[in-house]
This record gives sequence, structure tokens and C-alpha cells, in this order.
Amino acid sequence: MLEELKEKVYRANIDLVKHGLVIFTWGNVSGIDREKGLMVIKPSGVDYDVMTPDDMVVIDIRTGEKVEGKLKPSSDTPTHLALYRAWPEIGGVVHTHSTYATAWSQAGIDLPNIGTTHADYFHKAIPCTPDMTEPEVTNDYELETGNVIIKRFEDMNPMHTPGVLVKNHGPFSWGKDPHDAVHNAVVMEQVAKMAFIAYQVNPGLTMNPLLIEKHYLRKHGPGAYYGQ
Ligand SMILES: O=C(CO)[C@@H](O)[C@H](O)COP(=O)(O)O
Repeated sequence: MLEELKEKVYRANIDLVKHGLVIFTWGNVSGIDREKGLMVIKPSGVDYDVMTPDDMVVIDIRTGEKVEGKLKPSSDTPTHLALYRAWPEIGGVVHTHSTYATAWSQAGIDLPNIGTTHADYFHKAIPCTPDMTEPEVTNDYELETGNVIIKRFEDMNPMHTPGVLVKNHGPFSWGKDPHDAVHNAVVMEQVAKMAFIAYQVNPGLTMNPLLIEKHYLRKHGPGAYYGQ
């Protein structure tokens, strides 16, 4: 079932290792087949070195039940499902513990848009979620992590700013498919690193808002002209 999607999701997971975003068994990538109502996600706690496409787990998006796979799905499965249910435009979700984006998550502040590298991919600051409360952590923690992300995007377009920092935890990103979601995770890590260095060099730095609009819109606006 879904052999092509399993291969894509597997490759996207391995790409996290290739790009240095995860070690050991950290992080996870999923992809979705909206027509069939199914999600494919990596198994929980399996080392990337030994993982195969056949290890990918198929989940029913509506019920959250496993419909195929010999292994347990990622522990973050309910978070991925919450995002797919809330945002019909997305086709891939990524979670990592990449160093700089995780450091910003642990610091608990939004990652500001202070350069054109950020503005090329993320229109606004990459938001950080608020503290999770006692019932959220105790009951259905992974599902509530998704709900906290969705609430943080109440007044934001998730396709314009395709990433979030979950406070004291780490980054999640998404995209039109698993490959695109990984691409956004790689960019988020780079802009987190650049922002960290920039604030060291000049804690009083400023961003020209004209550049944010120019760079975001020339790639993603109605008259986009970047690339071929
Ligand atoms: O956030 C965490 C752990 O804090 C997880 O994302 C792990 O990093 C990967 O878990 P599995 O996907 O292997 O269950």
C-alpha cells in the first residue's frame, strides 16, 4: 500500500540525517495521501542507519489508527495528524531537534525575520508557542502539542510561515510534500543559526521591512519572478 509515498517519506527522513538536522532516532517526517485519507510516517525509535521504506507506518488520518506496518508509528504521530486535519494545504510535516532552532525553542522566543534568507521562505517571525498547561501535558500530550501549534497560527497563514518553535521542545515545519517540509526545516535551522550570530554581533540590529516584503513576494507573491 502507498509504496511510492513510503519511499518518499523514507527518503525525506534520511535527508534529515544528510542535512545534519537529527542524530540517533530523533525527529520524524510524514507525508499524506489526501484522496485515500492516509498518512505515512516513520516508526518510533528506529535508528536511521537501519530504517527501510518497508518500516514506514500507514495511519488513517480520521481515526488515527494504524492501517499498515509491522512497527509502532512515531511518538509524534498525533501532532502530525492534528496539523494535517487543521490545514488542508499541507502535504508533509517534519519535526527535528536541530541545534539552533531547538535552542531558540528552549529560549522561548519567536525567531525574528531579520534577513532576506528568512524572508525568502518565511514571511513573518517563526513563532514560538506558549507554555503547555497541566491538562495539555498530562492528557494526550502529543495531540495537544499539535493543538498548541494550531492555536498559535490562529492569526497567521501556515503556508506563508511554514514553521514553528514549540517552547522547550523543538521545531516543526511543513510544506506541500515531505521533501518541501524538509527543505523548510533546513532553512529554519540556518536562519536560527544566522540570527543567533547576528544578535551576538549587534544586539540592537534592525530589519528593513521593505526587504521582508520584497524578498517574500518576489518568490511567493502573485507576480513572483524568482527562478526559471
Ligand atoms: O521529540 C521527540 C523526543 O523529545 C521525538 O521527536 C523523538 O526525537 C523522535 O521520536 P520518534 O519519532 O522516533 O518516536
